[in-house]
Amino acid sequence: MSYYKIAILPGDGIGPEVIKEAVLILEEVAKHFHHTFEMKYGLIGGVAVDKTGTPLPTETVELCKNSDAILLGAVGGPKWDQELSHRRPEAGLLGIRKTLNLYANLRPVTLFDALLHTSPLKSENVIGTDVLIVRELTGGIYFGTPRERKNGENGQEAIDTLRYSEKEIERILRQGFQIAQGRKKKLTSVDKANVLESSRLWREVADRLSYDYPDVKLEHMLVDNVAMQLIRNPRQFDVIVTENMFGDILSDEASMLTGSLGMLPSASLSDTGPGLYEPIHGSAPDIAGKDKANPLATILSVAMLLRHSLRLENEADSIENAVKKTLEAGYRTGDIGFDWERVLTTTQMGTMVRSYLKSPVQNG
Ligand SMILES: NC(=O)c1ccc[n+]([C@@H]2O[C@H](COP(=O)([O-])OP(=O)(O)OC[C@H]3O[C@@H](n4cnc5c(N)ncnc54)[C@H](O)[C@@H]3O)[C@@H](O)[C@H]2O)c1
Ligand SMILES: CC(C)[C@H](C(=O)O)[C@@H](O)C(=O)O
Ligand SMILES: [Mg+2]
Repeated sequence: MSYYKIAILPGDGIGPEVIKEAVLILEEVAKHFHHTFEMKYGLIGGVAVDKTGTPLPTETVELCKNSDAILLGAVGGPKWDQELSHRRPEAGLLGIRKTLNLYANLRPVTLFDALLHTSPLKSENVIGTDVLIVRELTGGIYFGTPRERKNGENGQEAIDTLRYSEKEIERILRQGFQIAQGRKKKLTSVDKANVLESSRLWREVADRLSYDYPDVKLEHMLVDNVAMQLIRNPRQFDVIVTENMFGDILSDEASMLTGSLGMLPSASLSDTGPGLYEPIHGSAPDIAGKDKANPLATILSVAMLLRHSLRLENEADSIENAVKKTLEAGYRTGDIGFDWERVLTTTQMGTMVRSYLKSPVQNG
């Protein structure tokens, strides 16, 4: 029996809906495997702006720092579109990533066999898709300064800055190499080195580091080509490592290989301190409040949390297995079930996954 502290940050839109199902899964795991998960809730995003005036209250940061892991839903929505940039919900998410130094964002793109025909691509092209996108999460154009508006000769000018230090590049690339060592030993480093100076530095560092990982085959690929290759032949990839914005865009694209954006979990990790786990999708304002969202990305994020932060491998496996069984039994939410006669609500999908969760005794 073990005791763990988990911070729960539901956020906005469908965030609270998918988090509710994920928390019920955690409670089920606690029961079956005899753990205690102390779950404390915190505010982040638009809901935090409304209640405290800031998207990342100090109490939330303290809660996260004092937890073993963090589970987050999603932030943002049209209600806050007119907010000043430091009061935008997204600033809360970027703030917690930066504050906790969560520079390594793992986004596994794994197609469940049961969803083979849900992917918009031809089955023979996507079958067996298993790619891990390693996205740099605390640098690049998201955080570079100067970042400002000013008056120029042709009206207002807006400036964003894409800046990377060698140290930032090296630490994320090392993550990529090490993760590849535990998989099929192929690392695709994605950049735009034909245009960007930051990408040229990125490529130099990757080449230098590759001598430390002789068992890993390193290849460089330009980001526009990767966007195309992911659709043409995703199985050529094992681990993809890339900078912040390329990783954001490529992971939404890659999610469709698995059938839906609602299927992709993520882990955001630092070298020390708690990891943060969240679906890669957003607050989905178009379906919020309708009990329609697919909770599987968040439920699979719980599995990542158990595996990476709490080192509970069997418990993580049991969740992934329950999701697999649920899909094999033909249960679908609307995003992965457009041809299905009966589509489940968010709540029903969560209930179904819980029913397939087995205790270690039952597994044995
Ligand atoms: N990590 C995050 O919190 C995060 C991520 C992305 C976007 N956002 C924010 O979310 C808001 C909406 O952004 P957007 O509409 O561009 O992206 P989105 O990811 O919220 O939604 C894109 C589309 O995918 C669908 N979708 C997303 N998740 C789904 C799920 N679990 N099940 C079924 N369908 C799902 C939505 O209905 C929508 O049609 C914005 O404020 C954005 O900044 C937050
Ligand atoms: C909401 C936004 C800031 C965020 C990002 O761009 O990192 C989201 O798109 C994501 O992928 O987690
Ligand atoms: Mg994104």
